[in-house]
Amino acid sequence: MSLVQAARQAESAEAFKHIPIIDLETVSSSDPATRKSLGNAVREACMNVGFLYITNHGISEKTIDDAYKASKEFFSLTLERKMQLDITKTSNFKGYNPVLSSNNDPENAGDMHEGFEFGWEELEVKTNDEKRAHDGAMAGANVWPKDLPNFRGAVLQYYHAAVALGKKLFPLFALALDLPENYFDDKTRNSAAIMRVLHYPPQTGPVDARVIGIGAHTDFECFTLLWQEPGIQALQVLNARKQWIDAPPIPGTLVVNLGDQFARWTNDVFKSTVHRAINRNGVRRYSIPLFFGTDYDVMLEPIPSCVSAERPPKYEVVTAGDYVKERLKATYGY
Ligand SMILES: O=C(O)CCC(=O)C(=O)O
Ligand SMILES: [Fe+2]
Repeated sequence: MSLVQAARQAESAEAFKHIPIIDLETVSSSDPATRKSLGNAVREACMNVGFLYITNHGISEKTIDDAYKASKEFFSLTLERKMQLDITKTSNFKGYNPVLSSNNDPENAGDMHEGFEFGWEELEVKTNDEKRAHDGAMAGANVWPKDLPNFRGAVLQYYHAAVALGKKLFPLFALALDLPENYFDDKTRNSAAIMRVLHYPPQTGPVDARVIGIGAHTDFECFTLLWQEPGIQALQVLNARKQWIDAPPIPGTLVVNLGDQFARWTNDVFKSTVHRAINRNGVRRYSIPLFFGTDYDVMLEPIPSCVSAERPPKYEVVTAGDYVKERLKATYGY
């Protein structure tokens, strides 16, 4: 079945109720047929749901735990200290955004979370950072808290582990699209990946429906790898019938969800699915998304097999960097 036919079938099918769990144990198998069958499972998830859980993802518990503890420590700093890293003082969307300063859903009045955002950087500290000049629209260095010695190392360690995992996923997405496994290699040379650590204060009592943890939105890049704090339900995914489906944290898994770059590239054969998070658990919640994009200079042109006479191109062609920058501007309002 062609990609376009498969997409049409998925679109007319019953709206999804469950998010599939995919075991990555065989992701690096030397047997092409084994990798292809994993690719097929990914294809189904990408066309039907746009969300999946992965097990055997290879990021160690220690790496996760260190990043989690470091982010908790960061958010426990005074607002004044965190505001020294105010994201709106940087030209490249790096740094801290306080509660209610971002807004992911234009219908809403602000997101009830605070976050800290950074991009690629080597683990070893460089005195003369080259400012990632090749990143065009998104060029520029990260900013770091000065007097929190373990924070940078812990979150960057997680970043590098997640990027290594993301690099293993791209060949699977290529297989899912009947493309050569190395199709994305020359489009993902510079790790255009943005990571955020997030803190959602609990919302109790009467809650303004226009102020929730993170308003309904799609992510901007190809896909997101999301770690959620165990034991706390907050994330929800919208299915085609406009029903919100819970996406609870499942021990040992990460969530993978597709974003707009893949939707644009595949002419919506891959779904960039709307999601939101609401923390009504009475306790704080932490999460760590890493948004994995293509290099910022890559044009988001539809893959030829995702276009046909009855499925003409849906999106204007733009560069990945310009697209992400526009969306970040809208979210952070600067
Ligand atoms: O915290 C979560 O579970 C979701 C975060 C999210 O959707 C985002 O940062 O784009
Ligand atoms: Fe998101």
